[in-house]
Amino acid sequence: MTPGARIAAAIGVLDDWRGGTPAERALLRWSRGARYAGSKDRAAVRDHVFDALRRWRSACVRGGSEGGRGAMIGLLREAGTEPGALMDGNGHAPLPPGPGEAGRTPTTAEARDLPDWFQHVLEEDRPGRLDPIAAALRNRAPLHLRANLLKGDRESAAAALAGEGIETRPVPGVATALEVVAGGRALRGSRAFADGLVEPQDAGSQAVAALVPLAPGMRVLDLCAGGGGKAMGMAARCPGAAVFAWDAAPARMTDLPKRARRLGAEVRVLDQPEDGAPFDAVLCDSPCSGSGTWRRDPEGRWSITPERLAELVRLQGGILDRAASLARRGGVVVHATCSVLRRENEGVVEAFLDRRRGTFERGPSLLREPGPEGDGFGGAVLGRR
Ligand SMILES: C[S@@+](CC[C@H](N)C(=O)[O-])C[C@H]1O[C@@H](n2cnc3c(N)ncnc32)[C@H](O)[C@@H]1O
Repeated sequence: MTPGARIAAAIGVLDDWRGGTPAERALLRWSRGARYAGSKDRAAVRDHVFDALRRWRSACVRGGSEGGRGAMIGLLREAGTEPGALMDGNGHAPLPPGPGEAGRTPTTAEARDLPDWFQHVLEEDRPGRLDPIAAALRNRAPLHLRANLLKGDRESAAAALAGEGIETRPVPGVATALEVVAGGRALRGSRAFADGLVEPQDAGSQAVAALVPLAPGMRVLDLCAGGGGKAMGMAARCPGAAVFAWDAAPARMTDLPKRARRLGAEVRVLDQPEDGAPFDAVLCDSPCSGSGTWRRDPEGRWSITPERLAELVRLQGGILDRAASLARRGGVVVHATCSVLRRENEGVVEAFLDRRRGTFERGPSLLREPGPEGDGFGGAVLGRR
């Protein structure tokens, strides 16, 4: 495909997304009908689509219309490329921008590429941090890996990857995290991956899971396990601990046993979390706005509403209460989200401690903003007295 044809394909996918189809499904739909597209074409169209979703608001303003075409024109303009150079109408390329597509410079609020109401929430929750967080969320996320301690260490994993042309560097402050700096597209086909030396996982996600205190003999529950990334990380960090997983949507854990086998990790999936209680530690990686990870999941910022955010905060409180009943005395409950908002992190913890009136106490906590060293995450350890 020519560069112009890739842009035309991205415009089609973006318009499908705008019509209500999730971006991944819209990409799949296009991809199924595009047998002529090679793997580089597919990757390029995907990159265009996700770049446009990260910058949708400002790109549409720059491109002079709200839609896939406006967004792609705007993205090219922001990158300093004259859109007509690629959108020249030749072959399968879109037509050049017309007189009605002059666009304009976005306002400061538009240029943050977040809904206005969310900008107010972020400013209220993290005074002074709106601009740096919004700026980070406009860019692509780095590709991070977790070195699997069951099969070696970070250095041996990096050396094995380098031998296959995948260059990495350690992520500061997170003992198991590597950032892929070159050759990332070869990862899934690499020997190092097949042998389970590494697992793709953001450094922020690794850091928040590392908050859970582990020791041999402990029983640990990942109560919102999803695909099981954090459960498998805990199993690797402390093979002598028994790690259990549960999720309200069991289908999300379908691939967990297969992934765990590749990594050599032992994680037991429970039918009900109460089946394995009491636990020494319960991790609640609760559903959240995802605001710390909107680089990876850029649709999230456009679909969240104030009502949904309030509902998530209530849900997080309910999950913590359930976790509290599953933890033994002297054990811990860990609240974690991939949100940067105070109301989804410290706010939920404070409300929980108020409800529990002296039966839980604060332990270590962290808050990470999205940046080169990982996605935004919040985590807090709560000790049961
Ligand atoms: C942020 S994701 C978890 C990601 C996962 N821990 C990982 O590291 O890949 C939140 C998960 O919580 C699950 N969930 C939603 N409501 C829940 C509830 N009431 N109790 C337990 N899990 C719930 C969702 O199905 C989702 O898989």
